[in-house]
Amino acid sequence: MSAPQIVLIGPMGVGKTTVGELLAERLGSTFRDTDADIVAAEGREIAEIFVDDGEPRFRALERQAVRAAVAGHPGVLALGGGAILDAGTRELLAGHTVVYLSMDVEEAVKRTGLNAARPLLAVNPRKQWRELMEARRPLYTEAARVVVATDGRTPEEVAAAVLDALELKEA
Ligand SMILES: Nc1ncnc2c1ncn2[C@@H]1O[C@H](COP(=O)(O)OP(=O)(O)O)[C@@H](O)[C@H]1O
Ligand SMILES: O=C(O)C1=C[C@@H](OP(=O)(O)O)[C@@H](O)[C@H](O)C1
Ligand SMILES: [Mg+2]
Repeated sequence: MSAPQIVLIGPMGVGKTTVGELLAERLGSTFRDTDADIVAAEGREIAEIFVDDGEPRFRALERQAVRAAVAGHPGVLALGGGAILDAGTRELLAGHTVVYLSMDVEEAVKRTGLNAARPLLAVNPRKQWRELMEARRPLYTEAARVVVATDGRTPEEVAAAVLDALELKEA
């Protein structure tokens, strides 16, 4: 059992899953995503868990998934965007190589603006994003060892910037 090489946090749509897969490939290691772990364990989609059981139950399942992954996954790990809202999950991240992938509000609106599948963002997305970023930014910053901005960068460029920031060499 060993700790993940990299744990990715940041808002939804910032690229944690996409960049995490690229990083695992470049490091010759494996990728794991706590959202996927939760879906596999529960046999239900994330949206279904939110609707049927509520957000507090989802955060508890997410805490269990993070606990298992930080203890047993030696590669690259991506968390869900709201994982850091839970104090217990934040404690589990202490001492790990946590990278905060950031984007500004305009980039978030641009990336998710045309996606009507997110009810949270359906009305006045810019205002919703601003509030979400203001609430979560201090938690992301506190939990992370380094911050990597993704604005105007391709996933490949973001992955390269993460490796640079952590002084990790490709396999
Ligand atoms: N750097 C980027 N620039 C533009 N689009 C991106 C970038 N990174 C990810 N995306 C796109 O944004 C969407 C969400 O990416 P994803 O990796 O699922 O984010 P997260 O896991 O952080 O929610 C995907 O469609 C992905 O292709
Ligand atoms: O920001 C959030 O609260 C959430 C982000 C999602 O993960 P991604 O950040 O990978 O989209 C997923 O965990 C769930 O829908 C809740
Ligand atoms: Mg994801």
